[in-house]
Amino acid sequence: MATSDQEQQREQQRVDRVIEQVKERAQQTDDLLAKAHHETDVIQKNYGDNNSVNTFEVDDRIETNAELQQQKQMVERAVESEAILKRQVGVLKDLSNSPYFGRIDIQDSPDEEAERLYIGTASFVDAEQNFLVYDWRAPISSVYYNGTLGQVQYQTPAGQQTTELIKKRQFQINHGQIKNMFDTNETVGDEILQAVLGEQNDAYMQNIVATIQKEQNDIIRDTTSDLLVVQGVAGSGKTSAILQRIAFLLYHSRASLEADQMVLFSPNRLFSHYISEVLPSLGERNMRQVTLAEFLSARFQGLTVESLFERYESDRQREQLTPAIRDFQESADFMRQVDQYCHQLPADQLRFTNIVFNGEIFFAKEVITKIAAALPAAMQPADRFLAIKNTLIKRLKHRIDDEAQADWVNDIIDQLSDEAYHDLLGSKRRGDFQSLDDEVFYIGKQIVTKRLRQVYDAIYNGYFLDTYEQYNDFLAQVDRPTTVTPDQWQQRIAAYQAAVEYHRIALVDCAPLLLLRDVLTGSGQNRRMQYIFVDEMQDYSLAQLLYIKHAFPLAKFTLLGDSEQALFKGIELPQQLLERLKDAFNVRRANLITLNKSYRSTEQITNFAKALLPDGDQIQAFTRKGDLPKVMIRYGEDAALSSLRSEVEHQLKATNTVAVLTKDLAESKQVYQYLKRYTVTTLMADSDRTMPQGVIVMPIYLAKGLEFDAVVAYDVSATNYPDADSVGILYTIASRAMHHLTLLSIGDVSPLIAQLDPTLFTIEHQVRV
Ligand SMILES: Nc1ncnc2c1ncn2[C@@H]1O[C@H](COP(=O)(O)OP(=O)(O)OP(=O)(O)O)[C@@H](O)[C@H]1O
Repeated sequence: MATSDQEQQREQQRVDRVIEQVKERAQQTDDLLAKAHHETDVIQKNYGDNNSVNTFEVDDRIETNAELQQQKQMVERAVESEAILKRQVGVLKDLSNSPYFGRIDIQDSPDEEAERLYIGTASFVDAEQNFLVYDWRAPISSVYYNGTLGQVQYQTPAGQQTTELIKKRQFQINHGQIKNMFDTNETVGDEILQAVLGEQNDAYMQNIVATIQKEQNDIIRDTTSDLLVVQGVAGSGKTSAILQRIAFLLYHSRASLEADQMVLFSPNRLFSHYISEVLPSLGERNMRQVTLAEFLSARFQGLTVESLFERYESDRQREQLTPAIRDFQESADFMRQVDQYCHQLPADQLRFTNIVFNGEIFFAKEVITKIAAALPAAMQPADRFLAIKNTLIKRLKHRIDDEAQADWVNDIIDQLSDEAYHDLLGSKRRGDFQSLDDEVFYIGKQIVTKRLRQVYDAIYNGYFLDTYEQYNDFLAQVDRPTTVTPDQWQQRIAAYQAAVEYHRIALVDCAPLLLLRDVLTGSGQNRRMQYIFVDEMQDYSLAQLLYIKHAFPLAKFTLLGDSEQALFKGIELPQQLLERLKDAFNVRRANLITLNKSYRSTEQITNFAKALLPDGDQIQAFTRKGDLPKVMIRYGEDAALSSLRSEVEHQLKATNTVAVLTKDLAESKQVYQYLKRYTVTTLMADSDRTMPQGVIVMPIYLAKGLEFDAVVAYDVSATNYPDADSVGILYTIASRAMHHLTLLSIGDVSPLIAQLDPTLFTIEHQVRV
């Protein structure tokens, strides 16, 4: 409901007053920052000077070390306080542009006066401790997002509270001026959302705190679920919701949760960059981000891990695994079998390998097998492994003691300079020893220990277990489903062996192999992480998700995805998926939230995209008007490329970025080779972290999670998208577009488009001569 001019004037006066105070505070904080910066400089300089003191004399060095430690901590503290002030300056700067976006009037009881609360991206408290602005994450602010007028409840640390919501008002304030102002009973009325969405562009994702919708708010404020699954249609705000959720959790658990205790598994590196500004714009630090490929590669050092994209490309060339094998290896049952195998594995079947030093066997695998065999059979695998490690380290120490008096060691000692001798003494002093012999023995041990460091590392890191062979043994004895024939399985094992020979590993083997290694060696788990978020979860196998769960055993999980955008496999119903995940994750509190409204694209684009899907009816378009998608049919590649060029040039006049999306890399390269002759064009690669403006060309899997002002889908022909198997890809391409969508086909258009209601798009045929 529009408000009166007089009312708007009154609100504007309040905005002016608040901004004045915010600016004053910003000035004070700026001064504090300058002071803090100066202090950091002084401490750092001091630290630098001390760091270069002459540390030759041992006694001096010990003292200097303690002092340096203290100074290092001082530097760290100074840098941290400076960073906090910097963040405050940033927050105040944002508040001085737009101090708030909402107002609620509440009345706790009829005989009390109503309170008027203003809600913004951060709290602002004046010198008399009055809250001029409430943080959007404060308990009372949930009323703004959830409540309709009347009696409302909200959660506080002291329990549930009830109040009467009398008014809800929304503002759009820019550069200190109220642009729009509405009273509403809804979550956030369409008017403001319309305005916000119309202005959006694709350089960086923006925070959505001013316009969070009710279902999104449920995702953001869920603090109880161990497993929160969000199934949301393309553009429904899943990614936005996780980012605001992270900001919310940081606020909610300020004392016990740090940003780096949360990990977001993101679909690609471009995406990481695209979302990188959201949390800082809310005054928070970013969480950790990793792609699945990065996560796996870090755990398989020395091997090249097949990426999802490589697998997608090789699948396209029909080199794929038998579907039955893939289903089996990606299942929860396969992971369960790995776990069971590890727990039942007798010591004599552990695949040990020699520890080699300087080309010679240092500890033979037979010796290690004997050590293992001597341990109680009922020991847990991890305990057994630790016991073996400890025995080996003990034996290594004996070897060091024996070797410490060898001639080669004495020769080295004789030739040591004073400085090197002191270095070897470390924290010991000469008077600490009872005799010179003891001292020389000590120095001898230091020399041998250094020499044998590699052996120690090999033991410490558990390199004496050949996990690749062990996994091979596991594969040989696994209980296969009847859908996989013995021959097929033999071939699969052979393919695994051949890959390892060439230092490569297929994606299907990664999660089970890592689980096997972790369970047998008691390693690989990170207990510090509190929250894990997986975006685009439909591209993960259940086995991979289970491994991630194993790797972060104490974390709560938020999995977000859209089964319709499955590029790599068939579509699955959300409820089915939840049941499967709940079972596999074995959690007490699981929650499923579905988002059906799409905010990214114009109504015309969403209606077109949803019609592609067999069950797209549930998707609701947001009412933002635009042009109908345009289908262009050309005969022959030359005609298609030349039309692509004119289309791209035409689009560039109105928008900053035009993304040409193709089905695979080969097509992207071809388009790029052509377009770059006429216009500045960038071919995006898996390794790219930033996105330039202008024309960008990429295969669809690199555009996951991203959005563009204008999208041109290249070659949506019947040859490229022949049947229902390609629906997910076509839908994902179409749903990347915010304002304009063009689909170019070489020859007959895909039946997936041809069968659509013709009023959903315009069509432009090349006239055949
Ligand atoms: N409540 C909201 N207010 C304003 N903008 C919103 C809101 N929800 C979503 N959006 C906008 O809609 C677009 C799509 O959001 P987002 O990328 O989070 O969706 P998604 O569900 O992750 O999409 P996809 O699965 O297609 O990658 C973004 O530009 C986002 O800013």
